[in-house]
Amino acid sequence: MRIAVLAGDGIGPEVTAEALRVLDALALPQVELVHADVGGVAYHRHGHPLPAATLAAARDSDAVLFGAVGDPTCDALERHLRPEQAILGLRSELGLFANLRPAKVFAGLEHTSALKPEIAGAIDLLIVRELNGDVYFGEKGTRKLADGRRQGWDMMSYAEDEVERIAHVAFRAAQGRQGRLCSVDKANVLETSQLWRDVVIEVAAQYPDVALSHMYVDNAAMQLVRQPGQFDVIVTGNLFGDILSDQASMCVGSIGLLASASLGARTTAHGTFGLYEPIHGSAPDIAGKGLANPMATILSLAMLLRHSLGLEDHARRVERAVAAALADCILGGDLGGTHGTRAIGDAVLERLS
Ligand SMILES: NC(=O)C1=CN([C@@H]2O[C@H](COP(=O)(O)OP(=O)(O)OC[C@H]3O[C@@H](n4cnc5c(N)ncnc54)[C@H](O)[C@@H]3O)[C@@H](O)[C@H]2O)C=CC1
Ligand SMILES: CC(C)CC(=O)C(=O)O
Ligand SMILES: [Mg+2]
Repeated sequence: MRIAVLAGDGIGPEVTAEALRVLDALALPQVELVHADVGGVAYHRHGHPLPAATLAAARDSDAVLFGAVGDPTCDALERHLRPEQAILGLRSELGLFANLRPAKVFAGLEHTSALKPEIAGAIDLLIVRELNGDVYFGEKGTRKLADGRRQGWDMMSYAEDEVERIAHVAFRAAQGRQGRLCSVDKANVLETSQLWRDVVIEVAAQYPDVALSHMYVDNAAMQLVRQPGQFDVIVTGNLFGDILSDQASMCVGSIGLLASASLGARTTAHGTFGLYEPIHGSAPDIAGKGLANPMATILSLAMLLRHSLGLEDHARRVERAVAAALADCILGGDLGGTHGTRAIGDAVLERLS
């Protein structure tokens, strides 16, 4: 089993290092690691944020463990050379269209949420975000209007097969959970969303055991704060899912806690090929200071063990260790605590057995 490790920029290498210490402690003899440059670091070393060798390393693996990309020194570059293009490129080149972002309050952490403890305590939801379409991948540009003003534009679109395949992922996920799926869109305004809604309703006919509801994204943002316990599985497009998942992280307690799996159709010997990353970015404001919370990346590793390597027992072991560390008040600065990146990694390692 081969894992491509793409640590990337900013806090990416710091949080990835802790996840790799956890992986090392699991002592899985069959796992081989391949490291490759991605993002700003790859641009500086190789002239491109997603070098061909990095893409090949990802392709030749069973799974990718990804840190984060984003480097302020690259802000002035043309868009196709910016570090963020690397993660978009990996997602599209590898056909990773389904992004799973679970959000659950850990026992004992209810008080660290931005919400009242009794509201936060009810959070146990999964955001299924479409990852290969929407405005992120539509045609875009900046043009001069007839009156001389500059106009930026990004095309929002979804083809019905793109909606169908993510809807199937979401319905199946709901079947394995509480059987409730909420499709989030903006169908009162957007054609793209109306098509999205129509297709989700068509797919629903194949899942009579799942209760489907629809919600406009502005209301969903509000409901996530008002009563997040009402959600089981949320399925939504790329842009809305990106925003709602950062919001959900604060309902849980911190963006340093939310993991993700990006999956497609390709299978491995023991599961599904996927890319696993924390939902946060490279956090330049705290990079290099040993302050980043590595738990989201460690939990992403657990998802990798589960979905791509078929190692459910090891995945649970890692998740239990993170939960135990949190229950023992091992909290990073993002959660109001004083533990740094390494100390959090140590605490998880101590609780692995
Ligand atoms: N998948 C990826 O690689 C992503 C990359 N980015 C990129 O990252 C760069 C920074 O973006 P931002 O908007 O600042 O988002 P960000 O997620 O990097 O940071 C937002 C805020 O959360 C904090 N934070 C993030 N992760 C944390 C952690 N593990 N522990 C403690 N605090 C944490 C940061 O310090 C910052 O104050 C940009 O270049 C952006 O494009 C942003 C999101 C995802
Ligand atoms: C470069 C961004 C699209 C990455 C991001 O914010 C995300 O996937 O959550
Ligand atoms: Mg995001």
